[in-house]
Amino acid sequence: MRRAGLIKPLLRINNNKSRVWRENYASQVDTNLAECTLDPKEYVDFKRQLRQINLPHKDGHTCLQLECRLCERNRQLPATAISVQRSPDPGGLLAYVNKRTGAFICPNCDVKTSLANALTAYQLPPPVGYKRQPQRQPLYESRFQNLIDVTPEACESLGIKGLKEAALLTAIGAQWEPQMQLLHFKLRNASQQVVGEKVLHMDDRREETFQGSSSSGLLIHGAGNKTKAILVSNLLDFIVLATQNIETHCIVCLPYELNMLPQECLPGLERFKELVFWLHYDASHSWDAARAFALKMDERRCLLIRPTETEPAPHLALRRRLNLRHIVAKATPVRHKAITTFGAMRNDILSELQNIEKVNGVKWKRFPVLNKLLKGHRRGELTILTGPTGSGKTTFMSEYSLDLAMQGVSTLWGSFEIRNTRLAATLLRQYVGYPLDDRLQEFNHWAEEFERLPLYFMTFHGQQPLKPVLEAIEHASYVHDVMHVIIDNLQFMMGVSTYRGDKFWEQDAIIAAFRGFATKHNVHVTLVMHPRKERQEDELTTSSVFGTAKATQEADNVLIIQDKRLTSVRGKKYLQIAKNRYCGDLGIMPLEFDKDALSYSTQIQNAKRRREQREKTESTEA
Ligand SMILES: Nc1ncnc2c1ncn2[C@@H]1O[C@H](COP(=O)(O)OP(=O)(O)OP(=O)(O)O)[C@@H](O)[C@H]1O
Ligand code: FES
Repeated sequence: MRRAGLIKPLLRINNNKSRVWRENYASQVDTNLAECTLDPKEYVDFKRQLRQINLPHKDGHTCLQLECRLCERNRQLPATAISVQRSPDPGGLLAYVNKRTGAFICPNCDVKTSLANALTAYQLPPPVGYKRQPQRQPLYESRFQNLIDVTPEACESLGIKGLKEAALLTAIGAQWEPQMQLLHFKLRNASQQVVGEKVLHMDDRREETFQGSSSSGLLIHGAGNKTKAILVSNLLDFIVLATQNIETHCIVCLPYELNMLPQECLPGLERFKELVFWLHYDASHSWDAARAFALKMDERRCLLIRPTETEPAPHLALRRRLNLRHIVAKATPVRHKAITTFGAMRNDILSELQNIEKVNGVKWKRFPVLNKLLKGHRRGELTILTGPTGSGKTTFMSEYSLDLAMQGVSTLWGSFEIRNTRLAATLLRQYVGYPLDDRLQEFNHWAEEFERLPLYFMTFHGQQPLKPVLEAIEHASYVHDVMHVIIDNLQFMMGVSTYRGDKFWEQDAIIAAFRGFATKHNVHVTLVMHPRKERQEDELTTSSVFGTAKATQEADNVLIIQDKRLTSVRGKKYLQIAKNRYCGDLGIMPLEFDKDALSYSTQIQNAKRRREQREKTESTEA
């Protein structure tokens, strides 16, 4: 059942080949699975159906595991390959149902579809007209054709202390591309199919990941019977640990660093009872990544090595001759018990003090005054932005969020007032820095670049009940690792008054729900809100926010656009930081507006003036 308000990712996976393949060979199932939230009833019906056909299945950490019946392959297996029907573990070629989203993932044929569609394959007798297709291996063709064994020179150029033997790199699955000077690793899914590749460029240590459409690949080193794993975020740390021969743990390299963890990867991690996060927090937006990923992987099996001077990332620990096994042994649970002690939090606190810049959050590049006052943009907080009607709330929030998204903060917009196309056009113009309507030849170039930003848009518009909105946000934060959600604006989203009480009571309930969401999912929620009807000459204050005081009480930050241009000759427009729970600094940021770039950023405006000055001198010299 398709639900309104589905997330329409601007990002598309341009891999026509696998999509064409999937349409040919899994035509009974809708392989273009639209992002939708799981209907718990569908999941219950599905499990009831499995019991009715007496099909063994296993409730895993994040997925239900069962024999795949989407195609003929399981039927082609000799009876012995499929375990006796009553055994607790499913046998044969396994498929996985994600318990949060209901995505049905078959790694054997690299297919993903919705639960409702997969159910058809488990009904006895199969519905009239339903036929299974012969399945063939998904082809992932590597884009690197000249791969050879790692050479001693390549091993040397890695510069890892004590790693002299190139054979060790080959033993962990590395290959060498001599022309492009890069180390190459295959990414495999839960059934060991090669579905992608990850490379390390030796010149600048840059990493790139290439995947087919399912993005289910992981890089895992270690025996298949190990039930513990250390998760690292980059290839250098993977190589350091995989060549240490740590007997107790497999070593797993995440496919997209700390930017995101596709749900399709989770089946590949199902076999581990313990996951130790030993991450390298190289970008400020990734500080909370371990907690976000642990929420996705079932926190109960997750341990964390908090980065401190004595417990840095693996490649740094090796360089400082620290004992890697001791560091792994000191990993602590991600989730604190209900009651905790200072001793249990001690390492957290030390780690935060030694990484205070990252704990402060992501800095804006366009608004240095905001960094001075708010210190940065942090996950798990609730921000309210208000200001007079037409004062530029949406325009400002658009540039504020674009600045963060350009630094890797995965952002979900809920634009209930203006259409997504108009919002995206504003974002694109702020990204480019000038209007494209008279430079249409440049559009494709900028659109290609813009599309790579982690920006997602809810397809809700106008007034909406809270429940489907929260469901869509929860789904996006799970599937797309969203870190920042913007609701613009709250009054527009409300409106469907399901209560006969006054609107303020309803608004308080909605704000409490967003407050709870921000805290529970560690996502920054920004609510754009209208002010109460006030006289124009009065300065807005935190009590000007529409509704009761609950909004500003619950909020961590309150930002107010003050527009004095309308009430006095020398009046200015500025953003007031009226509340700042994190570090308390209050103050104002002048808002000079550049109509061309739709930008409030003095940085952008100064750069534009310099560019125009340069073009002017060049044209006079010419
Ligand atoms: N400082 C400014 N000077 C001139 N025009 C501006 C300024 N800020 C925004 N605008 C323009 O004013 C229009 C309204 O801006 P915007 O929609 O961001 O205001 P808003 O506060 O979100 O409005 P609403 O209260 O209806 O949500 C836009 O076309 C925007 O480009
Ligand atoms: S689709 Fe699952 S085994 Fe082929």
